[in-house]
Amino acid sequence: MSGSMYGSSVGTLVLLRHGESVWNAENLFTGWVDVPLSEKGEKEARRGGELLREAGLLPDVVHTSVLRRAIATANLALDVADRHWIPVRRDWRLNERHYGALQGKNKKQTLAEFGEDQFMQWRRSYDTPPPEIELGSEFSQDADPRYAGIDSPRTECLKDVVARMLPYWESSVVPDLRSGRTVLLAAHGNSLRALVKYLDKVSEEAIAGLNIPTGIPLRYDLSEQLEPLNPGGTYLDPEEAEKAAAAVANQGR
Ligand SMILES: O=C(O)[C@@H](CO)OP(=O)(O)O
Repeated sequence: MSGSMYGSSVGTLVLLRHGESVWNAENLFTGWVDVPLSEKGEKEARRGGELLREAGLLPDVVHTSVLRRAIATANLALDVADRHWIPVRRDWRLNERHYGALQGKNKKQTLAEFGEDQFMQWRRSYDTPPPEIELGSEFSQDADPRYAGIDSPRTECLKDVVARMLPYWESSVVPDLRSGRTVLLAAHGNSLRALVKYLDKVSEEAIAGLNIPTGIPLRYDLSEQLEPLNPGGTYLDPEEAEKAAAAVANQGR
């Protein structure tokens, strides 16, 4: 596994959840709806770039979803880290979980309407997807040209996200890591939970309690077998990450 200009060691993986979006701020289920960052989210993204720069963790390549909140976060962070020029790849397989018929709905109202058990099952159970979104409805992506040619889901549970994300991980991210690159992966709360579940071999029950904060880079050092040498990864701002993850867990309340 060597021969590249980057040498033979396995590279470093840096996960970055997009900064706060305008729908995070309004407490709405978002999924595949392509909403922009809020001002706070832009600030978080730039802070993410500062953390990368301060840690000397300079990405050689960036992978993002095809949603603007992840794309903008990567751009803002990389600009601050002076790495705006690195190669980029984008793929729908890194998208947020499709939230089905819940897309566009208020989390607090959904909790009040359906109760704690149903709400948490939709949000955090491993294999129960929300009801499917109606084709042609306001927050459906069925006519979106970026998904032409793919069998686009109408809802997803976390298990579905693991299944659609892993082929991209294997075919596109792993080769970058194998050639020794520092890889920035800018994505979403639930697509990153899917990847962390896979990397850290988190159980289906335990993954329900794992929340990823916005805008704080999470570094993974990987072995030759691509197993984490630092299980759970290392947040570049651990104190802030803990507070922010608790806030995500409490959404809807
Ligand atoms: O609305 C969403 O798409 C996600 C991420 O913001 O929400 P949750 O954390 O409730 O899964």
